[in-house]
Amino acid sequence: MTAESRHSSPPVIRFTDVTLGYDTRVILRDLSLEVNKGEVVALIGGSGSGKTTLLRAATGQIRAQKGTVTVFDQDVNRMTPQQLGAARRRMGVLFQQGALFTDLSVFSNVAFPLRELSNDSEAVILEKVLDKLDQVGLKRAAHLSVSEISGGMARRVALARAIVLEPEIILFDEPFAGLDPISLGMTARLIRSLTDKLGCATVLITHDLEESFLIADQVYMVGDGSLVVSGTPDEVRQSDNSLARQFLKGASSGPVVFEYPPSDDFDRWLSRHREGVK
Ligand SMILES: Nc1ncnc2c1ncn2[C@@H]1O[C@H](COP(=O)(O)OP(=O)(O)OP(=O)(O)O)[C@@H](O)[C@H]1O
Repeated sequence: MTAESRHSSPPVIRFTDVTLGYDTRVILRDLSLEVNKGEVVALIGGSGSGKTTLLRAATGQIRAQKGTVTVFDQDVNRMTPQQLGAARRRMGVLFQQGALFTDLSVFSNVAFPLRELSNDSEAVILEKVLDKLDQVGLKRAAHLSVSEISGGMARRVALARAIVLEPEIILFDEPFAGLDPISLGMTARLIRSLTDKLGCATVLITHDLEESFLIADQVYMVGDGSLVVSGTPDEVRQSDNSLARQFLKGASSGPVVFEYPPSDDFDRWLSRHREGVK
């Protein structure tokens, strides 16, 4: 998508001179940012600098103490609970504690939003879930129970669940946490390609500058209670701001397999499941 077409419609998320905090405590002051359709925006900053707080303001979980937050061109502070609910259904959110249902299979976890919020038949759900699991390299882990997968795999399942409804905004809090270097790189590229494919607006909180700078259109860095630097990854990279420089670190790599391997168990599970949804 070109910059021109990207900005032909209003930003999907816009913060204008926003101050955020809890009760009387201010966490971030006078911050402005925007996220456009088709863009990946990386939010970076030290631990406790207010990144998750920003995401909470975008979902209407907390209200701005000052300034305006608009989502889908509507002022979050003025939305009725119904309007807020409707806006949230257009968002996919993957919070740090985006826990999976441990008593359900990988497949059922990803199918959950479709079963709750769509009228899709089980046959359609099967194909959609397998497609999303395939995109995170876990199609052949669909039959496993959550207790049988690693923490990093669980993150990828949670990612598949966050995108299964093909949302217009995707908010990721630390999507790379707990991933090995190969999975991390693939997840970053996946986030970019999903954003391009779905044409959605993506915001990701991350400490991993190397990977996020490869895929982000815009980077916002918060620290010391306000916005420190913003711009394209190159602009932020070239910033002489000491906080920004402190975050830059090298990427590592290792011979780690991303794709979950084929197995007879998976094949049997899939044919049983396909029979069941006919
Ligand atoms: N519900 C809450 N009530 C009061 N204070 C909170 C609440 N949630 C977060 N805070 C405080 O707000 C500040 C910012 O927290 P936030 O979770 O937004 O930081 P963060 O940048 O996402 O951190 P991290 O990278 O460690 O996840 C912290 O000092 C935290 O203690």
